[in-house]
Amino acid sequence: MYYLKTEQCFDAAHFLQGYDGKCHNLHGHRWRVVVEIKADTLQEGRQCRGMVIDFSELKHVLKDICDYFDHSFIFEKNSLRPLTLAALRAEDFCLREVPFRPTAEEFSRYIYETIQAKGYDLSRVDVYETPNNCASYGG
Ligand SMILES: Nc1nc2c(c(=O)[nH]1)N=C([C@H](O)[C@H](O)COP(=O)(O)OP(=O)(O)OP(=O)(O)O)CN2
Ligand SMILES: [Zn+2]
Repeated sequence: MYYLKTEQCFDAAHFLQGYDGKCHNLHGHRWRVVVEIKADTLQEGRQCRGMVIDFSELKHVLKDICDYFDHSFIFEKNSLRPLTLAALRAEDFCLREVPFRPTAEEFSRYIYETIQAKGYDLSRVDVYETPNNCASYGG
């Protein structure tokens, strides 16, 4: 089996609703995302001969996802009061609503499923919230 890895980072703010501790507060991270795909054969042909896929292609798939969240405020659906949300929107901040609690675990599954839906055979996605804390999702 062959394995290919690529990584990207994004900076964003979030908070964990209902969390009893400092992560209840609005705070930021530099999220580091490592994606690994697998294949049991390599491509034939000309451009991609001897490759699982071109690193450049995989890089762009992940970069598109990370760019969407970069320099945004990521919040869980229904976790902000309507007035708060309206005020943030009025400031024209980059807001990204997600249908899950924005933990490293949920992001690893979300990114896995988003890339899988594009037809890639993933083995795992690692999401680092800090250099020391990482959550992974695997098939
Ligand atoms: N299993 C998980 N636990 C926690 C998550 C998570 O996504 N999955 N997230 C958080 C908070 O987002 C928090 O920001 C994480 O950082 P923190 O606990 O502050 O970790 P540090 O290593 O930076 O701790 P320091 O004490 O500040 O050094 C909480 N838990
Ligand atoms: Zn956090």
